[in-house]
Amino acid sequence: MKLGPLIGTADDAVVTGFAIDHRKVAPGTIFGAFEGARVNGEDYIEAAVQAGAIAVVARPEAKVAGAMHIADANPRARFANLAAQFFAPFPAVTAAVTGTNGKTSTVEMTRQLWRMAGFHAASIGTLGVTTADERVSTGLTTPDIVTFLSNVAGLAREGVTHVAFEASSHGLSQYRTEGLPVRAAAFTNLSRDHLDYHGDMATYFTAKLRLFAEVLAEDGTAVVWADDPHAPQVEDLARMRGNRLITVGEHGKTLRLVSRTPSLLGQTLEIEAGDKLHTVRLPLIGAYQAANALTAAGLVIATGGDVGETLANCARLQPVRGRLERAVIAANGAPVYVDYAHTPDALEAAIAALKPHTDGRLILVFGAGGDRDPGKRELMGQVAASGADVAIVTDDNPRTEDPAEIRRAILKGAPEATEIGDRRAAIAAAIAMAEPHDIVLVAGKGHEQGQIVGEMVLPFDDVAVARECAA
Ligand SMILES: CC(=O)N[C@H]1[C@@H](OP(=O)(O)OP(=O)(O)OC[C@H]2O[C@@H](n3ccc(=O)[nH]c3=O)[C@H](O)[C@@H]2O)O[C@H](CO)[C@@H](O)[C@@H]1O[C@H](C)C(=O)N[C@@H](C)C(=O)N[C@H](CCC(=O)O)C(=O)O
Ligand SMILES: Nc1ncnc2c1ncn2[C@@H]1O[C@H](COP(=O)(O)OP(=O)(O)OP(=O)(O)O)[C@@H](O)[C@H]1O
Ligand SMILES: N[C@H](CCC[C@H](N)C(=O)O)C(=O)O
Ligand SMILES: [Mg+2]
Repeated sequence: MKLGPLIGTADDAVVTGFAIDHRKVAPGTIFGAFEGARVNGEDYIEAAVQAGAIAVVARPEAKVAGAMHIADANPRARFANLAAQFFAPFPAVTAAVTGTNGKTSTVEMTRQLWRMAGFHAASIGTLGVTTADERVSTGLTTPDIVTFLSNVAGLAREGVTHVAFEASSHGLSQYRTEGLPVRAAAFTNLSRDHLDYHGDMATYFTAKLRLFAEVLAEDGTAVVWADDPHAPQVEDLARMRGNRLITVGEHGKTLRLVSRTPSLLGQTLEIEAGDKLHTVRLPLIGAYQAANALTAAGLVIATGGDVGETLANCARLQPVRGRLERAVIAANGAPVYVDYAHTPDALEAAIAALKPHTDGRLILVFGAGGDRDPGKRELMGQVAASGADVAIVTDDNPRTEDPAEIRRAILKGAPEATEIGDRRAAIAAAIAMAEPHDIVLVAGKGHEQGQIVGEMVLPFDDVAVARECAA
């Protein structure tokens, strides 16, 4: 591709690629120089040009010598648009999901439902890039813009026609998932998380709303979990912009959840759609999984799926890795569940999901991540204290923080809890104390494969450790 047509000039230099990290620049690259949270990418412009960058997308005030300066007050947005032209074509149908909790589950369920409808579908998010054949990890929920666009284009080349991706608030505020037309966008919920990055709830919500205000195609569909207190604001935005609107949940108008009855291994949902009442036997437990399944169904309907067929297919949804995953049943019969709850709201949802399934005690093992919003720690403690019968506070990716300090902050909200820093010892203790009718919930790490201590990632898998401890 030539540089000229890309930016509307006669320049016939050949563009070979895009990079936002100067270390990835090769001759012919367009370099995006952005001010970051840690460093200023503009400081690497000279090095990028030396490495062969032919153009630099940067703020007008940035200094660029030896390459074309593509100046824009919003260089991340401009870069995303140029890179998208370079990487296109993309799968015909793309859907994005934002919200504090439930993004991974919803994109994964959307992928499954599309597949059941006969499409070649993929999902991108915390679990990596998932297709019917494989799963490849990318490291972040929303990868950087170059990885994202090249992955999505690669999926199109493999024949994928439908892709659902997570749009995290970080990703949205850094324009990491832009440039391609988004046909449908879903909002799951909003509660406290990531205030270390966004500062306050209003800024955090605004970052998420950008998906509906700017990223969703003008003729696209907004899918909203209507039972969240923030739903009306998302709905108003969609109406204002003239987007089609699908609302789901007890307050939903498109898919109205009439009743939800837990069963031993799942739940039965009655859903009113138009003038029809559908009964869905969802093979997953917990109100939150029902919410995610309905939101996923909303996205599938938004992109052309038949209502009756899509709801019927929900009966065949497979569990999502690390989300209320039953890791093992201890020798005495107590089941051990692993869940990715790492916010106060998620912890509450995971506890609520399991409560109807035990007439014994709910024994909870949990912690909170280091280098993340410290304000959520005490709140998570409070949720544990009021929801669990026994709470054990342990470590969850302390990163560069002192793990004892993190536990102390959590214990402020749960003074009765037991403190066992070593995560394996904590899981072992929970399983050892479980009696036949109890349930053990190990929360916070879900599918994760490591414990991040300092800069090191020590191998750790909650499911594997639970199995070892139960053996
Ligand atoms: C706080 C945050 O989100 N940081 C992300 C962000 O960094 P940044 O733009 O602030 O970058 P920076 O490190 O200050 O550098 C600025 C610029 O200089 C460039 N640079 C930097 C160094 C150098 O030697 N050369 C160079 O060119 C960088 O490529 C960058 O463009 O952009 C980088 C590239 O896209 C990301 O790798 C990085 O994620 C860090 C590693 C991270 O941990 N992010 C987490 C918090 C995150 O984003 N999590 C969410 C999950 C949220 C959820 O679902 O709950 C996610 O979407 O994954
Ligand atoms: N709809 C929901 N409402 C409340 N809690 C939820 C919901 N969906 C998931 N959760 C909780 O959040 C945890 C993480 O779920 P999931 O991975 O789907 O969310 P996510 O938004 O992708 O999270 P992340 O921000 O880490 O990417 C689950 O294990 C569960 O405890
Ligand atoms: N996307 C989330 C994941 C948190 C998972 C939890 N195990 C932790 O490390 O805090 C984050 O990066 O904040
Ligand atoms: Mg996720």
